Amino acid sequence: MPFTIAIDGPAASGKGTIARALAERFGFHHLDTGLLYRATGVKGGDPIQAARTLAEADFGRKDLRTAAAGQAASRVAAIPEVRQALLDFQRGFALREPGAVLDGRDIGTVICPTADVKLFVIASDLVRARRRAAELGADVDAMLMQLRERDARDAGRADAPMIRADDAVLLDTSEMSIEDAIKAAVGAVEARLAG
Ligand SMILES: Nc1ncnc2c1ncn2[C@@H]1O[C@H](COP(=O)(O)OP(=O)(O)OP(=O)(O)O)[C@@H](O)[C@H]1O
Ligand SMILES: Nc1ccn([C@@H]2O[C@H](COP(=O)(O)O)[C@@H](O)[C@H]2O)c(=O)n1
Repeated sequence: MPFTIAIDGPAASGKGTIARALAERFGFHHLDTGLLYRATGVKGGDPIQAARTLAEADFGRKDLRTAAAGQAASRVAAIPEVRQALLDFQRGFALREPGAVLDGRDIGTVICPTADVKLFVIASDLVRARRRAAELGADVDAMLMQLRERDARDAGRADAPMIRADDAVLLDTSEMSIEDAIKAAVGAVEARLAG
């Protein structure tokens, strides 16, 4: 059986950074599931049709990491048919051998409820806004508003809301360096592998 790591949490909390590091460390595949929603959001037209017809070329766009793409993603992510259209691909990815790390909002609750390790990564709103603003060269206050708006939409939607799974390890990276956050995540995985 493949080993599955589910990483969820609010925007810019450090999920992707940790997910990439874990995948490299343990030789697992990595899927940034937010990219599926970003690609759907920026594709235009009917979002349900967009999600159903996502293709390689949709992931080559240069604007997928922008704040606008994040907002567009969170709007289409509230549509149940969009989520349904992206479900099988994510579940299939999670079955890849020898293991897979998926990061998003509903991985530990909906996509991989039986994941071997679940992490819920958080950081204070201001820390997240500062990190994302530095990354995108954007204004911190504007970023703070955008992240809060996106988090509220993601946590408040009826279908697969962003929520910590009961069995997820909470990792608050507000006061942690990237190295320390990765170390803590590696520790959680190694503990599971050992026992
Ligand atoms: N512990 C940390 N200390 C300082 N900076 C960090 C830390 N973790 C992540 N970062 C930085 O914060 C930014 C956001 O991190 P990352 O992209 O991993 O977040 P995310 O949760 O995957 O975001 P998204 O929800 O948009 O996918 C990046 O620029 C990253 O380098
Ligand atoms: N499993 C997921 C992953 C993402 N979303 C939505 O996509 C938006 C963008 O995600 P990022 O991780 O790239 O920031 C996010 O705000 C969610 O609305 C999702 O619903 N489920």
